[in-house]
Amino acid sequence: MFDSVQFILLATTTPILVNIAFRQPYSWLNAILLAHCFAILASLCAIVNAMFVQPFFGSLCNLPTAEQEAIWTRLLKEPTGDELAKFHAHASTSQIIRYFGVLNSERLFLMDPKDIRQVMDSEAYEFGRSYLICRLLSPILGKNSLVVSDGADHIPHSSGSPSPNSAIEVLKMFEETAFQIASTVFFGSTGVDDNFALEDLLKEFRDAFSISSGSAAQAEMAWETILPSHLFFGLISVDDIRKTEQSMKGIKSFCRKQIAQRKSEYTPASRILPERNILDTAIKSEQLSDDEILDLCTTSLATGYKTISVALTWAVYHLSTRPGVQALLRSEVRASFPAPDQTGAPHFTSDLLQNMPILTAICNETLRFSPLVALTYREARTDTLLSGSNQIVPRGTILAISPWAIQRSPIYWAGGAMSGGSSTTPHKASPDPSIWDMSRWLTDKKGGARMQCSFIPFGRGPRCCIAEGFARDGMMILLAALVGRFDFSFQSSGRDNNPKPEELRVSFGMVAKPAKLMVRAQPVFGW
Ligand code: HEM
Repeated sequence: MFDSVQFILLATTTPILVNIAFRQPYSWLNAILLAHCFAILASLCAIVNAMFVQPFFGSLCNLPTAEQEAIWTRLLKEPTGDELAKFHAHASTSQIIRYFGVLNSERLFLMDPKDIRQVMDSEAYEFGRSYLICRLLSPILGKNSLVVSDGADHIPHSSGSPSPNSAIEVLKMFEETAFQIASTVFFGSTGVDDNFALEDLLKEFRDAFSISSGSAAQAEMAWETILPSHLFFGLISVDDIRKTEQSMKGIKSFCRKQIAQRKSEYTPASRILPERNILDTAIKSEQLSDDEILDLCTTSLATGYKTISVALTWAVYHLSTRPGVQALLRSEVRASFPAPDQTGAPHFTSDLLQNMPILTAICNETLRFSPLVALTYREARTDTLLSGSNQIVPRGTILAISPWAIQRSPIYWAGGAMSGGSSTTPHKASPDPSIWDMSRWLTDKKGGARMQCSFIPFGRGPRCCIAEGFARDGMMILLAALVGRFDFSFQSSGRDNNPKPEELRVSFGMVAKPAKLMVRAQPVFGW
């Protein structure tokens, strides 16, 4: 929502500033005010251009355009993953669809596989990331499954169920486990001093990112594609921003203390010690400043715990309504992992994951059907010819790619009816891609993917997720630990315990997640 105070300020101060700025005699104050006037006018021009000029007179206005609601109902909204999937379903194979996001600004929704490969992969150098950070992080995130195993062993055993009969909000429970793992990956298992409760840090993160979900945050992200966020408008209310700033201060001061302490312990002799956490790796590299390490710290912790916990929540969401599949998984887990013992030795290890087809199929299907990153944007940095659709896109065009739409589409996946294409006959061999069905991965290792870019839950090309291996192992091990010990069932007020539509609502924020998932976790004994 617009912050009304900021809006009134802008509306009242602009004429005053213009008046003062042009008054004689000229002084430095006038110059500053004049600069402000230009900034405001430039912003207004950018808005008018994005809202009224580009959509109707721009060079892309001849492209097929998605049918959307009336402009005033979607002025501050970006379409969700579901809406993009609908645009996709109505289009034919080799097409680009034009649609409008926040403030009616123009976007091109890419659906042609060649275009997607070009933008995410072969010409992605235009959108490169910091290679130094990747080089530092990849050894840690690539093979640190022991840390995840430690985390899995923190999940309560059957005897100490979180709440055996009442429903629990699973995302909250999973966030705690995932946060424990993320903080171990960053600080090391002995890194965090004992007096500090990790729950406090997690609470700060939850407060800090509470504004990052929901449509306001999504609109804010999209808004920044038109205007720099520090300009006068803000879609998120001032109170929320203050709360976030307060929490970020707490997080940063904690991380700064950790960095200073670890640096003070660092001696040339420690260079030869093998490091197994991000903080030691960053310090040892001697290539990052304290501020860069701090950024790395907050990003790794936030991304680490948020993503894995949401991926697990999606898996439990799909399993809770499928008791048969859950039972199959439980048998596989119990047959593959040794029963937990009292020695405290890591019980879940990633080498055991290699031969678990049901677990692999469930995780793949969850990542296919419910990708966390439902929509990602790229911006054309130069006038570019998209080779698949043979379309020239001018510099500055925002290109949208939606794993949510692609991964449910019969154009990209066998099974279901191909809409818009020549064939309308369902492909019998594979299940319909518009429903969750893990069996597609049991009969075909590729799950029925028709193309190289059909399955992109971790992105693709140089900007893909740097933590894919770690996140996959984390998701698999934690899901195995959970389903081995608990039976999850959907807690619904609907008839026959069938979920009501509002209970299945998806929140499309920074990550797509079930809006609120309440499930019953019943301990299952005998393991
Ligand atoms: C199931 C879990 C995860 C999923 C589904 C996931 C998905 C993704 C996707 C799709 C992208 C690319 C976005 C784009 O193309 O615009 C991405 C980027 C990234 N991910 Fe993940 N991620 C997961 C877990 C993690 C974890 C645990 C970390 C770190 C500890 C992480 C760190 C990153 C970083 C740093 C990038 C940015 C890469 C860049 O733009 O240069 N991710 N992730």
